[in-house]
Amino acid sequence: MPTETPAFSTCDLCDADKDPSNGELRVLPPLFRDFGGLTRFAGPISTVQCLEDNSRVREAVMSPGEGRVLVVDGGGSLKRSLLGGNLAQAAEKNGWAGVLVFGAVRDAAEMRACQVGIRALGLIPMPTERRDQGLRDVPVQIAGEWLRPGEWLYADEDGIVVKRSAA
Ligand SMILES: O=C([O-])CC(=O)C(=O)O
Repeated sequence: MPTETPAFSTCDLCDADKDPSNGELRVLPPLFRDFGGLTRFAGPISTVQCLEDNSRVREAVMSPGEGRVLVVDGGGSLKRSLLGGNLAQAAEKNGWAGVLVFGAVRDAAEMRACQVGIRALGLIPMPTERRDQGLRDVPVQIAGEWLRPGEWLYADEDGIVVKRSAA
């Protein structure tokens, strides 16, 4: 479980690299809401790509997180929840720094009680039907920005920044 607030600021990271054309730093658009118990989190990225099926998300958060951030490309679908209170607890217990969901989540009160970062587009109470579909650790494109396994994600009160390597 991450116990220390990482020492970084997304504003400082952007101040240090104002030229987005070199691809070293990407800033996600301000689409994500904060649902976790930790607003600030950072770590190397591991990814899931899925559509309205959280089989791979469940597998990921049930396995050791080792301080990584799970980036879930749910295609932006808001019809089904890809993460809820149980999986948020698993993510906390297994040492994930955070989970970023390009899609919807549920169990707002339970997620808030978990010492893990959780960002998502919104809430929907309907769960997925798990059909064992989805991919693990592939490059994903979220809101026009590529995020690749092993790159670093930084989230704080001001936003979400991705860097090729640790700052
Ligand atoms: O199990 C699921 O599909 C998601 C969920 O509701 C939870 O994590 O509690």
